[in-house]
Amino acid sequence: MHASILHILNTTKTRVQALGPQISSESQKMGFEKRDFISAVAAAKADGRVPVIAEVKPASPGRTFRDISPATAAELAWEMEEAGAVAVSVLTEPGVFRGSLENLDSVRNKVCLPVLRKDFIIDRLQLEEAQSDLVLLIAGILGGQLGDFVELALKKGVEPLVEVHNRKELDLSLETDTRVIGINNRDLETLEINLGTTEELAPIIRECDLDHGTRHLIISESGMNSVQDVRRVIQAGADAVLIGSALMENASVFDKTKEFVQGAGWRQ
Ligand SMILES: O=P(O)(O)OC[C@@H](O)[C@@H](O)c1c[nH]c2ccccc12
Repeated sequence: MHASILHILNTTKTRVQALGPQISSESQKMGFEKRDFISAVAAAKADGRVPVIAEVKPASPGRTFRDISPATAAELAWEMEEAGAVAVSVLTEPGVFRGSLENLDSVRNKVCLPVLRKDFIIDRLQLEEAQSDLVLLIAGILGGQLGDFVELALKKGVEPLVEVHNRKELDLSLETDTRVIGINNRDLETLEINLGTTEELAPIIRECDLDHGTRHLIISESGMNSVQDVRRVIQAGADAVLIGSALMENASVFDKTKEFVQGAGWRQ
Protein backbone atom coordinates (compact mmCIF):
# COMPACT_ATOMS: atom_id res chain seq x y z
CA MET A 1 0.00 0.00 0.00
CA HIS A 2 1.18 3.54 -0.79
CA ALA A 3 2.20 5.56 2.31
CA SER A 4 -0.73 7.98 1.91
CA ILE A 5 -3.22 5.09 1.84
CA LEU A 6 -1.66 3.54 4.96
CA HIS A 7 -1.97 6.93 6.64
CA ILE A 8 -5.68 7.06 5.69
CA LEU A 9 -6.27 3.58 7.09
CA ASN A 10 -4.69 4.59 10.41
CA THR A 11 -6.60 7.84 10.79
CA THR A 12 -9.85 6.11 9.76
CA LYS A 13 -9.36 3.52 12.48
CA THR A 14 -8.82 6.20 15.12
CA ARG A 15 -11.78 8.25 13.90
CA VAL A 16 -14.22 5.33 13.85
CA GLN A 17 -13.15 4.15 17.31
CA ALA A 18 -13.72 7.62 18.72
CA LEU A 19 -17.13 7.99 17.07
CA GLY A 20 -18.41 4.51 17.87
CA PRO A 21 -21.39 5.22 20.19
CA GLN A 22 -22.56 8.24 18.20
CA ILE A 23 -22.59 6.26 14.96
CA SER A 24 -24.79 3.48 16.30
CA SER A 25 -27.46 5.91 17.47
CA GLU A 26 -27.46 7.72 14.13
CA SER A 27 -28.28 4.53 12.29
CA GLN A 28 -31.89 4.84 13.44
CA LYS A 29 -32.66 7.45 10.76
CA MET A 30 -35.86 6.57 8.95
CA GLY A 31 -37.53 7.39 5.69
CA PHE A 32 -34.68 6.59 3.37
CA GLU A 33 -35.66 5.38 -0.06
CA LYS A 34 -32.88 3.67 -2.00
CA ARG A 35 -32.18 4.67 -5.60
CA ASP A 36 -31.44 1.76 -7.90
CA PHE A 37 -28.05 2.04 -9.58
CA ILE A 38 -28.41 -1.06 -11.77
CA SER A 39 -31.56 0.19 -13.46
CA ALA A 40 -30.04 3.69 -13.78
CA VAL A 41 -27.20 2.18 -15.83
CA ALA A 42 -29.69 0.27 -17.99
CA ALA A 43 -31.70 3.46 -18.58
CA ALA A 44 -28.58 5.40 -19.59
CA LYS A 45 -27.54 2.70 -22.05
CA ALA A 46 -31.07 2.56 -23.49
CA ASP A 47 -31.05 6.23 -24.36
CA GLY A 48 -27.54 6.24 -25.77
CA ARG A 49 -25.71 7.93 -22.90
CA VAL A 50 -22.32 6.66 -21.81
CA PRO A 51 -22.95 5.67 -18.17
CA VAL A 52 -20.72 8.08 -16.24
CA ILE A 53 -20.42 8.08 -12.45
CA ALA A 54 -19.22 11.62 -11.78
CA GLU A 55 -17.16 12.19 -8.65
CA VAL A 56 -17.18 15.09 -6.22
CA LYS A 57 -13.49 15.01 -5.30
CA PRO A 58 -11.92 17.91 -3.42
CA ALA A 59 -8.39 16.44 -3.41
CA SER A 60 -6.34 13.31 -3.99
CA PRO A 61 -2.91 12.26 -2.64
CA GLY A 62 -0.59 15.16 -3.46
CA ARG A 63 -3.19 17.28 -5.29
CA THR A 64 -5.92 19.69 -4.31
CA PHE A 65 -8.62 20.38 -6.89
CA ARG A 66 -11.18 22.63 -5.18
CA ASP A 67 -12.36 23.50 -1.70
CA ILE A 68 -15.76 21.85 -1.58
CA SER A 69 -18.32 22.86 1.03
CA PRO A 70 -21.64 21.00 1.30
CA ALA A 71 -23.29 23.81 -0.71
CA THR A 72 -20.63 23.60 -3.44
CA ALA A 73 -20.87 19.80 -3.48
CA ALA A 74 -24.62 20.05 -4.10
CA GLU A 75 -24.08 22.58 -6.87
CA LEU A 76 -21.49 20.36 -8.61
CA ALA A 77 -23.72 17.28 -8.28
CA TRP A 78 -26.59 19.19 -9.81
CA GLU A 79 -24.40 20.11 -12.81
CA MET A 80 -23.45 16.42 -13.13
CA GLU A 81 -27.09 15.34 -13.07
CA GLU A 82 -28.13 17.97 -15.61
CA ALA A 83 -25.29 16.81 -17.88
CA GLY A 84 -26.64 13.24 -17.85
CA ALA A 85 -24.44 11.44 -15.33
CA VAL A 86 -25.80 8.07 -14.20
CA ALA A 87 -24.75 8.47 -10.55
CA VAL A 88 -22.68 10.75 -8.33
CA SER A 89 -19.73 9.57 -6.25
CA VAL A 90 -18.87 11.61 -3.17
CA LEU A 91 -15.53 11.35 -1.37
CA THR A 92 -16.15 11.28 2.37
CA GLU A 93 -12.58 10.56 3.56
CA PRO A 94 -11.79 13.77 5.48
CA GLY A 95 -7.97 13.76 5.47
CA VAL A 96 -6.04 13.20 2.26
CA PHE A 97 -9.14 13.51 0.02
CA ARG A 98 -10.71 16.39 2.00
CA GLY A 99 -14.17 14.87 1.74
CA SER A 100 -16.99 14.87 4.28
CA LEU A 101 -20.19 13.08 5.25
CA GLU A 102 -21.87 16.51 5.10
CA ASN A 103 -20.98 16.70 1.40
CA LEU A 104 -22.60 13.29 0.91
CA ASP A 105 -25.85 14.30 2.64
CA SER A 106 -25.97 17.60 0.84
CA VAL A 107 -25.50 15.95 -2.57
CA ARG A 108 -28.11 13.29 -1.91
CA ASN A 109 -30.65 15.89 -0.82
CA LYS A 110 -30.05 17.93 -3.95
CA VAL A 111 -30.10 15.36 -6.78
CA CYS A 112 -32.28 12.38 -7.71
CA LEU A 113 -29.39 10.19 -8.90
CA PRO A 114 -28.01 7.22 -6.95
CA VAL A 115 -25.12 8.38 -4.74
CA LEU A 116 -21.95 6.38 -4.03
CA ARG A 117 -20.08 6.82 -0.78
CA LYS A 118 -16.38 6.84 -1.62
CA ASP A 119 -14.26 6.10 1.41
CA PHE A 120 -11.97 3.56 2.98
CA ILE A 121 -14.38 1.22 4.74
CA ILE A 122 -12.60 -0.91 7.33
CA ASP A 123 -15.19 -1.14 10.11
CA ARG A 124 -18.85 -2.20 9.98
CA LEU A 125 -19.75 0.91 12.00
CA GLN A 126 -18.95 2.97 8.92
CA LEU A 127 -21.87 1.30 7.16
CA GLU A 128 -24.14 2.78 9.82
CA GLU A 129 -22.81 6.33 9.86
CA ALA A 130 -24.08 7.55 6.51
CA GLN A 131 -26.89 6.94 4.10
CA SER A 132 -25.97 6.29 0.50
CA ASP A 133 -27.29 4.15 -2.35
CA LEU A 134 -23.94 2.51 -3.06
CA VAL A 135 -20.86 1.98 -0.96
CA LEU A 136 -17.30 1.36 -2.09
CA LEU A 137 -15.66 -1.76 -0.66
CA ILE A 138 -11.99 -2.17 -1.55
CA ALA A 139 -11.00 -5.84 -1.93
CA GLY A 140 -7.30 -5.08 -1.42
CA ILE A 141 -8.09 -3.54 1.97
CA LEU A 142 -10.84 -5.87 3.25
CA GLY A 143 -9.22 -9.12 2.09
CA GLY A 144 -10.88 -12.12 3.76
CA GLN A 145 -13.56 -9.86 5.30
CA LEU A 146 -14.84 -8.75 1.91
CA GLY A 147 -17.69 -11.27 1.71
CA ASP A 148 -19.01 -10.26 5.14
CA PHE A 149 -19.02 -6.57 4.24
CA VAL A 150 -20.82 -7.31 0.96
CA GLU A 151 -23.52 -9.23 2.86
CA LEU A 152 -23.85 -6.48 5.43
CA ALA A 153 -24.28 -3.80 2.78
CA LEU A 154 -26.83 -5.90 0.86
CA LYS A 155 -28.74 -6.51 4.07
CA LYS A 156 -28.93 -2.75 4.63
CA GLY A 157 -30.19 -2.29 1.07
CA VAL A 158 -26.99 -0.54 -0.01
CA GLU A 159 -25.45 -1.69 -3.31
CA PRO A 160 -21.83 -2.70 -2.78
CA LEU A 161 -19.32 -1.61 -5.40
CA VAL A 162 -16.37 -3.92 -4.90
CA GLU A 163 -13.10 -2.43 -6.11
CA VAL A 164 -10.35 -4.66 -7.48
CA HIS A 165 -7.01 -4.02 -9.13
CA ASN A 166 -5.57 -7.45 -9.90
CA ARG A 167 -6.53 -11.04 -10.60
CA LYS A 168 -6.26 -12.12 -6.98
CA GLU A 169 -8.64 -9.38 -5.78
CA LEU A 170 -10.98 -10.10 -8.67
CA ASP A 171 -11.17 -13.80 -7.75
CA LEU A 172 -11.96 -12.76 -4.18
CA SER A 173 -14.75 -10.44 -5.34
CA LEU A 174 -16.27 -13.09 -7.63
CA GLU A 175 -16.73 -15.32 -4.58
CA THR A 176 -18.99 -12.70 -2.96
CA ASP A 177 -22.59 -11.78 -3.82
CA THR A 178 -21.68 -8.36 -5.21
CA ARG A 179 -23.41 -7.35 -8.43
CA VAL A 180 -21.11 -4.44 -9.17
CA ILE A 181 -17.34 -4.69 -9.62
CA GLY A 182 -15.11 -1.65 -10.02
CA ILE A 183 -11.80 -2.17 -11.77
CA ASN A 184 -9.44 0.48 -10.45
CA ASN A 185 -6.94 1.47 -13.11
CA ARG A 186 -4.88 3.09 -10.35
CA ASP A 187 -2.48 0.86 -8.43
CA LEU A 188 -2.94 1.60 -4.71
CA GLU A 189 0.74 0.79 -4.09
CA THR A 190 2.27 3.19 -6.58
CA LEU A 191 -0.78 5.35 -7.45
CA GLU A 192 0.14 4.83 -11.12
CA ILE A 193 -2.55 4.61 -13.79
CA ASN A 194 -2.83 1.89 -16.40
CA LEU A 195 -6.06 1.61 -18.40
CA GLY A 196 -4.81 -1.81 -19.49
CA THR A 197 -6.00 -3.04 -16.07
CA THR A 198 -9.60 -2.85 -17.31
CA GLU A 199 -8.62 -4.55 -20.57
CA GLU A 200 -7.03 -7.35 -18.59
CA LEU A 201 -9.72 -7.93 -15.95
CA ALA A 202 -13.06 -7.12 -17.65
CA PRO A 203 -12.94 -10.14 -20.01
CA ILE A 204 -12.34 -12.43 -17.04
CA ILE A 205 -15.55 -11.15 -15.40
CA ARG A 206 -17.51 -11.60 -18.62
CA GLU A 207 -16.22 -15.17 -18.97
CA CYS A 208 -17.17 -15.97 -15.40
CA ASP A 209 -20.65 -14.52 -16.03
CA LEU A 210 -21.06 -16.78 -19.07
CA ASP A 211 -20.02 -19.82 -17.05
CA HIS A 212 -22.28 -19.07 -14.10
CA GLY A 213 -25.28 -17.36 -15.71
CA THR A 214 -24.61 -14.17 -13.75
CA ARG A 215 -24.33 -10.59 -15.00
CA HIS A 216 -21.98 -8.30 -13.08
CA LEU A 217 -21.90 -4.60 -13.81
CA ILE A 218 -18.32 -3.56 -14.53
CA ILE A 219 -17.19 -0.06 -13.62
CA SER A 220 -13.85 1.16 -14.92
CA GLU A 221 -12.41 3.54 -12.33
CA SER A 222 -9.72 6.25 -12.42
CA GLY A 223 -7.34 7.88 -14.83
CA MET A 224 -9.68 8.76 -17.69
CA ASN A 225 -9.07 12.20 -19.16
CA SER A 226 -10.58 12.06 -22.63
CA VAL A 227 -13.48 10.51 -24.53
CA GLN A 228 -10.87 8.28 -26.18
CA ASP A 229 -9.91 6.90 -22.78
CA VAL A 230 -13.57 6.19 -22.01
CA ARG A 231 -14.08 4.56 -25.36
CA ARG A 232 -11.13 2.29 -24.73
CA VAL A 233 -12.46 0.89 -21.43
CA ILE A 234 -16.04 0.56 -22.67
CA GLN A 235 -14.75 -1.43 -25.64
CA ALA A 236 -12.86 -3.62 -23.18
CA GLY A 237 -16.21 -4.52 -21.59
CA ALA A 238 -16.92 -1.86 -18.95
CA ASP A 239 -20.59 -0.95 -18.44
CA ALA A 240 -19.80 2.39 -16.86
CA VAL A 241 -16.91 4.68 -15.96
CA LEU A 242 -16.04 6.53 -12.76
CA ILE A 243 -14.40 9.90 -13.35
CA GLY A 244 -13.21 12.45 -10.79
CA SER A 245 -10.05 14.43 -11.52
CA ALA A 246 -10.85 15.30 -15.14
CA LEU A 247 -14.16 16.85 -14.03
CA MET A 248 -12.73 18.70 -11.03
CA GLU A 249 -9.90 20.17 -13.12
CA ASN A 250 -12.28 21.61 -15.69
CA ALA A 251 -13.69 25.10 -15.33
CA SER A 252 -17.14 23.74 -16.21
CA VAL A 253 -18.08 20.47 -14.55
CA PHE A 254 -21.32 20.53 -16.56
CA ASP A 255 -19.53 20.80 -19.93
CA LYS A 256 -16.92 18.16 -19.11
CA THR A 257 -19.47 15.67 -17.75
CA LYS A 258 -21.62 16.19 -20.84
CA GLU A 259 -18.63 15.58 -23.11
CA PHE A 260 -18.02 12.19 -21.47
CA VAL A 261 -21.73 11.31 -21.41
CA GLN A 262 -22.17 12.08 -25.10
CA GLY A 263 -18.96 10.28 -26.00
CA ALA A 264 -18.24 12.82 -28.78
CA GLY A 265 -20.18 10.82 -31.32
CA TRP A 266 -18.38 7.50 -31.01
CA ARG A 267 -21.49 6.02 -29.54
CA GLN A 268 -24.08 5.20 -32.19
O1 LIG B 1 -9.84 11.12 -10.26
P1 LIG B 1 -9.89 9.93 -11.18
O2 LIG B 1 -8.55 9.49 -11.64
O3 LIG B 1 -10.88 10.15 -12.31
O4 LIG B 1 -10.46 8.70 -10.29
C1 LIG B 1 -11.75 8.70 -9.72
C2 LIG B 1 -11.90 7.52 -8.76
O5 LIG B 1 -11.79 6.33 -9.48
C3 LIG B 1 -10.86 7.59 -7.65
O6 LIG B 1 -11.12 8.74 -6.91
C4 LIG B 1 -10.84 6.38 -6.72
C5 LIG B 1 -10.95 5.08 -7.09
N1 LIG B 1 -10.89 4.28 -6.03
C6 LIG B 1 -10.75 5.02 -4.92
C7 LIG B 1 -10.67 4.65 -3.58
C8 LIG B 1 -10.58 5.65 -2.65
C9 LIG B 1 -10.50 6.98 -3.02
C10 LIG B 1 -10.60 7.36 -4.35
C11 LIG B 1 -10.71 6.38 -5.31
